[in-house]
Amino acid sequence: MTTPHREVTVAGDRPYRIRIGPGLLDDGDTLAETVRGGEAMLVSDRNVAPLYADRVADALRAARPGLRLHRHVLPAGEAAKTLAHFADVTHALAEARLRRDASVFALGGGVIGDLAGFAAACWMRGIDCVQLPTTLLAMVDSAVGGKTAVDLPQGKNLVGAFHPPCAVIADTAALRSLPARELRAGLAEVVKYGALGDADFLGWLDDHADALLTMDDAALADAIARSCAHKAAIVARDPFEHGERALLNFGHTFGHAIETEQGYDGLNHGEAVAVGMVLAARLSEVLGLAPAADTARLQALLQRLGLPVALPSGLDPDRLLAHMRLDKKAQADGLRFIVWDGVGRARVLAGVPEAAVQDVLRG
Ligand SMILES: NC(=O)c1ccc[n+]([C@@H]2O[C@H](COP(=O)([O-])OP(=O)(O)OC[C@H]3O[C@@H](n4cnc5c(N)ncnc54)[C@H](O)[C@@H]3O)[C@@H](O)[C@H]2O)c1
Ligand SMILES: O=C(O)C(=O)C[C@@H](O)[C@H](O)[C@H](O)COP(=O)(O)O
Ligand SMILES: [Zn+2]
Repeated sequence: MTTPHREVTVAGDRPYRIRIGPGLLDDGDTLAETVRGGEAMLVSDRNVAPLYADRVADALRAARPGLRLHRHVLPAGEAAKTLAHFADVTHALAEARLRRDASVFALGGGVIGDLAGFAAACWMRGIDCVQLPTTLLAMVDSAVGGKTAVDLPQGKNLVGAFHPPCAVIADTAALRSLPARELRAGLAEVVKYGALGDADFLGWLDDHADALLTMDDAALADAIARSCAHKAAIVARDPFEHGERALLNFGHTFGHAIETEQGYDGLNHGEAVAVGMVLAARLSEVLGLAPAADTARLQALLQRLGLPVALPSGLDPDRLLAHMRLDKKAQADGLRFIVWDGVGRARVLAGVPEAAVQDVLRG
């Protein structure tokens, strides 16, 4: 069975396809397309596995009779994206005695995608990984591009590797079971693509905000495909973030600092990025780069989408700044931020004075 779907290709040395459409988790031929060996490990979390793991397993076995499919289920949520759970997955791979031609299937949101992807990157120095994103955020962002990692108490994604997937298979019907808060979190990363490089897309999001919030199928499929096309183009040009790819970090220097300071138990990633994008726009204003009207427009759209736009109360600006000094974009010349010259015109700015960042954090 081949399900009708949209496709985006991520070009490069090892190109791969992103498939987007309803029913793909039941499409064994598509799921098995890149499987080379006779064994695989399905990694998922305690919310997602009961909903979808059996269906994926049945579809894979129907397409590949004899495939030895193992399963490892982790606790759900950002707090599980740790070195300890990464170690658990590697022990499960060892127990299953997976060889180099085996595949890891990462079934879940960005937490599972990042963690299982990192385990696939490290097991025997790298085995195949198929991303099966089940959150909007994972479909539009984390499953694509090959960044894998776990968090440390000291900072987000500090231990990780670039390990592009062999395929990304996004079953949009899985979004039906997604909690509303998680849908909104994914919309933050969708807005990011418009904010950083596509003013027309931001206008489209203004026009389709209600349709997206009510999960209109056509609007969601458009938003996912357009977001994936944006990310695929940037990743193809700069897979290892030597330059342009850093634009995908718009809002993340602030956002990651918030997540770290809250011990990965406060705002979720998309929410933190929403706040971070507004702060990045304010920073651009403080530096005299962009008009206040553009910050107001971004803020209004994020608020319409039900996302937070201000720092949660009680966070200490000095501690946030300390987290930012360990941001992966920081260099010997100091902090580097993704700023913008206005909607759709983001760029990397080095040597940003900490006093300007403090101004923004103190409101
Ligand atoms: N690698 C990248 O390029 C990249 C990009 C963006 C974000 N990220 C990372 O992604 C993570 C955030 O991902 P996320 O927002 O998907 O969070 P998540 O993986 O924690 O998923 C959110 C919640 O939704 C549940 N869930 C997932 N799919 C579901 C479904 N279909 N039905 C019901 N419940 C479901 C999960 O169990 C979890 O409780 C962060 O760690 C972030 O750093 C990575
Ligand atoms: O793919 C990228 O590049 C991104 O920056 C996408 C971000 O949305 C994502 O949150 C990523 O994990 C952040 O990367 P990091 O290098 O800042 O940890
Ligand atoms: Zn992100």
